[in-house]
Amino acid sequence: MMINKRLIGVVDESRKYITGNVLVQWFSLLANVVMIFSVTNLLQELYLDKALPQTFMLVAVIIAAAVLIRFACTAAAARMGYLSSRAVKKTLRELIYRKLLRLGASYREQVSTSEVVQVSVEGVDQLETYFGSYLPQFFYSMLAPLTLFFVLSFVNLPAALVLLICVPLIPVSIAAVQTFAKKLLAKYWGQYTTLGDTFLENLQGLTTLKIYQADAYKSSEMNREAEHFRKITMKVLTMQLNSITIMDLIAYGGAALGMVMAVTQYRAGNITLAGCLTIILLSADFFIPMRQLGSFFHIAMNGMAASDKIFHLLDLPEPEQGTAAVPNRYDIRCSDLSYSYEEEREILHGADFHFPQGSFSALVGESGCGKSTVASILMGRNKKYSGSVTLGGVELQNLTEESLMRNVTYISHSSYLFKGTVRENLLMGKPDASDGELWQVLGQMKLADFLREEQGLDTLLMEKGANLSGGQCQRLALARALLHDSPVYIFDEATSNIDVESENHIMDQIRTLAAGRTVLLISHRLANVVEADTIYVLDNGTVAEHGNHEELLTAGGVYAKLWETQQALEHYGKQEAEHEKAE
Ligand SMILES: Nc1ncnc2c1ncn2[C@@H]1O[C@H](COP(=O)(O)OP(=O)(O)OP(=O)(O)O)[C@@H](O)[C@H]1O
Repeated sequence: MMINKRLIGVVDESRKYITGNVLVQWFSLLANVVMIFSVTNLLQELYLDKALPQTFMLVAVIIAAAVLIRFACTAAAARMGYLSSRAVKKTLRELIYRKLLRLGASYREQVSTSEVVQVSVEGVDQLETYFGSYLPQFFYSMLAPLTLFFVLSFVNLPAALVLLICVPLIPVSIAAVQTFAKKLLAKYWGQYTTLGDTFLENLQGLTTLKIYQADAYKSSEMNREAEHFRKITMKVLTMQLNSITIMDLIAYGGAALGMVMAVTQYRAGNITLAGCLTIILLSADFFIPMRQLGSFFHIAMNGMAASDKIFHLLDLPEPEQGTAAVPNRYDIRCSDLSYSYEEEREILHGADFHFPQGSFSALVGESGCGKSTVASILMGRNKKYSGSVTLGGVELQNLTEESLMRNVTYISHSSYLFKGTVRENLLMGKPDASDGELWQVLGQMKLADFLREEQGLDTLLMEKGANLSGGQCQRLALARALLHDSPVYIFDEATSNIDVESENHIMDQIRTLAAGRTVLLISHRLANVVEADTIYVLDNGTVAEHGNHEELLTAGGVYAKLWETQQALEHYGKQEAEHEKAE
């Protein structure tokens, strides 16, 4: 009945709150039973004209006490629900967080970021209600009818038995609905995520849609999907309403049967008037908890689906954690390096590289040949490679992630700048840097004058540095990288799509860095790698050739052809620009 033992085991702390919740609900029921017994007794005495003034007083006190107890129990049950939800959220989010840390930088080889976000935010929220409401109700809905049966069996066994036997009909009807509901809910979630994906994509690409005036088309496409979703939502609601009607029929039908039994037994002289009234007043209580459980049914189904997803994430195999630190040398060597994202398509096929310390190495090749894949492998993001990759002679897999991150700095074409001040962004590179050091790197990156005109180090940046130009963003990202001061730097298209001036500043810094460090520059623009000590040319996942610029031009191979094409294009661009100026 949708009870996941492993899940409950994982959130061990919630057990006590669930037990507490069930107990207080049970006390509330007992208070109700005592109150009804006293009231029905009073009614009987009144009927027989035997009621004493003291009895009135006593019953009034019992009613007041019962109401107070029930009030306190309801408040305590809500509190227990809250405490258990809190424990669930904290425990599960912590487990997911720790798991992600263990999966490390290469987590995307196994799970997508969107799934992680969905599971840890929405998935955990679903389980909050599962633990806070469904589970306590599940146990209480069994305890309540058994308690009432025990109490009423002293009043009249046959009536109590009829009531008890009718209760399981509710879960039976739920089980019958479940088989149908499962398929329907799977469809519903499918439509829901499809609509969500389309919505998000269209929202993100809204500017593009406006430019190409394709928003009307996308809007009608989304309307169609929304209509499908509306229809399936209505089906789910109908199913839920129908199942509620069935449960109500069973609950009230069962209670009515119990009442008929009570009256029949009274007429046959088998029970007293008080006994008959007690059964009538308590018969609905047999069914209410189970009926309530039925209305939590969808919470349980969502909870089960969410826990499956959470365990799928928690059960992902973890890459072996290295224990070695990078020794005091920082050359990188890749031998017979192969890698594939998907089984049937290998991207790198046995590539060999050597990027020595104190040298400027470059990796070039046509778009899609696998350059960024090499960088991702070196950064520990793609761990499932074959062959060997060593940093300072130690296999990458054997290094701790911390040591790798400390010693290698990666700068891509879209380095992330956070919302906050320039200072906060820079201090990520070196938390204990003084203002003097920060100004020094800003000066190196020719940003100091600009920032002095703004609010200096307190200049506020918007998300992704949206209030800076592309070139300024990239120069600030490089300033942060310089502060990190690591022995190895990897630049992956770090000068793509920025102005020539910024590109020149960045290239100057890269050349300076190469003096004592291991620097790898990945670039599709060959003009940037002319000065590199060694250029590796990647073609179809293998190293086609390597050497310095002159050597490669003389060899007349892939590099020479690429160079000629790019030179011709750049020449053409310049001529066009001059033409336009002249006109
Ligand atoms: N996450 C991924 N999943 C599946 N395939 C991928 C993934 N990332 C890259 N690829 C594939 O791997 C190949 C190499 O990609 P990579 O980004 O390494 O190329 P690149 O040489 O850096 O290209 P560019 O110069 O255009 O950035 C491409 O064909 C790409 O389709």
